[in-house]
Amino acid sequence: MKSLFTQQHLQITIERLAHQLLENHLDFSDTVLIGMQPRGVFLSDRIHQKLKELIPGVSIPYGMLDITFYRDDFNTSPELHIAKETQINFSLENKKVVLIDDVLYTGRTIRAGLDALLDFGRPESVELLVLIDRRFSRELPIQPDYVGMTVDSVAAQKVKVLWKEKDKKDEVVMLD
Ligand SMILES: O=P(O)(O)OC[C@H]1O[C@H](OP(=O)(O)OP(=O)(O)O)[C@H](O)[C@@H]1O
Ligand SMILES: O=c1cc[nH]c(=O)[nH]1
Repeated sequence: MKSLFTQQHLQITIERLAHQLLENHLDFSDTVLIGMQPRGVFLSDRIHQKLKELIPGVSIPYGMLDITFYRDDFNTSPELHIAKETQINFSLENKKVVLIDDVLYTGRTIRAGLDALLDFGRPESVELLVLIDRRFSRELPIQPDYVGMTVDSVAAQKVKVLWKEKDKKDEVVMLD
């Protein structure tokens, strides 16, 4: 197991990602944040909190999206997929959506996310923010707009993002 990100590095990177969002979205007047269940939500919580600190008084609509029923292997995978909660209490019609997940690998989770989002309206645009981009691993033409760290890896490896809230510490590790 190799450590890719310490807690301090993670914190600095999340701050950078929040600033990059601010640079592109300025007053966030038509922008909404959507965290991908289950593990992208830990990142989106942090980004949302950081933006609140950077632009106090501005309320950014924030939701969580579960893609279980939109997976392309939902009917074929032998694994049991347990759905988490989707909580989007606003319309996405004409909004600038920032979709947030911890790891981008094949792109299939985000493909499902794009499908699931449409139940909530037709966004003006959708951007993708990820903490880890495992490059050269894509099975679909999906690329991130904001990246914490790009990682070279082989299929046998797995990148795991650990979160204090769930895993008792903040760290990103590569499992061989
Ligand atoms: O780009 P992809 O190949 O879809 O992988 C990315 C997804 O994998 C992880 O989730 P999880 O471990 O729940 O998904 P998995 O079981 O499909 O790896 C991670 O939190 C991302 O959502
Ligand atoms: O490395 C990977 C691949 C898919 N999902 C993860 O969380 N990590």
